[in-house]
Amino acid sequence: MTSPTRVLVLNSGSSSLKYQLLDMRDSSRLAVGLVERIGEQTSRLQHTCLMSGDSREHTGPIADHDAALKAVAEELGRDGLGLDSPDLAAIGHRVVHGGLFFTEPTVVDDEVLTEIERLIPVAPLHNPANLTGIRTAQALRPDLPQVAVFDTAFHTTMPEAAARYAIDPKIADRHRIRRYGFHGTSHAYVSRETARLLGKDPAEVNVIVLHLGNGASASAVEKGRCVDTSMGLTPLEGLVMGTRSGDLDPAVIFHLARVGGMSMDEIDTLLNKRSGLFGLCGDNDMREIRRRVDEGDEEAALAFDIYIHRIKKYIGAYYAVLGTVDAVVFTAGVGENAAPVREAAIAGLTGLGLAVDPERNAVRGGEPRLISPESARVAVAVVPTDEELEIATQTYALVGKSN
Ligand SMILES: Nc1ncnc2c1ncn2[C@@H]1O[C@H](COP(=O)(O)OP(=O)(O)O)[C@@H](O)[C@H]1O
Ligand SMILES: CC(=O)OP(=O)(O)O
Ligand SMILES: [Mg+2]
Repeated sequence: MTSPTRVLVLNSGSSSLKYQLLDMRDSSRLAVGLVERIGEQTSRLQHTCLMSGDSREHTGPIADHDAALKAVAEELGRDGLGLDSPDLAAIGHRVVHGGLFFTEPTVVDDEVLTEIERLIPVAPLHNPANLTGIRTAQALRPDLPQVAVFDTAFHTTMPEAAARYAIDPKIADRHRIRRYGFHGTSHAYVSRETARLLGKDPAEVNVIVLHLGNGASASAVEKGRCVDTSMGLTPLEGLVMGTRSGDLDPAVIFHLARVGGMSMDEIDTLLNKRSGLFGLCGDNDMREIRRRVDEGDEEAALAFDIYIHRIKKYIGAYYAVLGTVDAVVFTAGVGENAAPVREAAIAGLTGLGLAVDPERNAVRGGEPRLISPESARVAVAVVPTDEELEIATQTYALVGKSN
């Protein structure tokens, strides 16, 4: 019998489940889909079978990630791609927080589950959903290897000077407080693809990666290794995000508690779910914000300016961390699609050798591309991320060895 070659990838967010089924013989996609607004009355499942070209959509309440995955399994089954298929080699799961414990993709066992569970307090929006995804997948296919691929893994190479906060190390160690960083699968994939775009080996280039999605983070990648990143103990630090504040003076929290009379839970919800672009202007979708800016909406314009100002600060900071930079690269939903964000973030940085060519920046498409002028000293690029492909590749590499 030939070995199974398919990998199902699950990327569970706090209220969504993205999935892809890939055939690893040629990394082709067989099915892709998304369940959104899990836990609400208006949940929506969008499923596309790329073999038949058939797309289906369902709306209606899906209570939790367990129900979401079961609905996905049913859709896959209707296309003859069900989880019971003997062609399935493994299921790869994105797990957001792996602490320092996990530096590589890992086959899930009870010990691994316990460790992911222990990290819930530092990834409260993400790890619980990731765990449910793994447990439901295990129940559906107990015989199949489940592989966890951690957002934090790529960042474990950071030097202590970047990873440590300036607090008493005894307290930090006792509570395992340090910069872990997230979106690592994306930063790894995108920095590697950027080197390829430049026609170089990853070990030859220094890259600043700006992952601008709903969650957003920047990283400094030196010769293929991460040396700094903007997210910290949790995915709250750093850039302005869809609903998260990113950097602020930690004393804001004391002030809100002591003077504002807010509880810790209220402050947590404020900073994680009601801040960022949404907190500033009531919208967290960059398309809507740009539409409002173009109509002269001042609130949206200020939110946009704050968002851009923070990105600029990180470009400058990571330029200094790296010393020399070969490329600044934009990725994820906003980075890949929002030309005005890229233009504004790079504007005024000619002193750093950075510029954007308006015509190149206006090009749309799914291919990695340069948006800097021909003569630029440092490349500016758009490189679409593909966390699912990277997770599938890492998963298959791990289980392929034992097949
Ligand atoms: N055409 C577009 N123009 C501007 N922003 C866009 C566009 N398409 C998507 N986005 C932005 O991308 C965000 C989602 O990014 P994505 O990387 O898919 O996020 P996540 O994986 O964190 O859910 C949306 O909230 C929206 O702000
Ligand atoms: C870690 C993180 O912020 O992930 P996401 O962007 O999927 O919310
Ligand atoms: Mg994402």
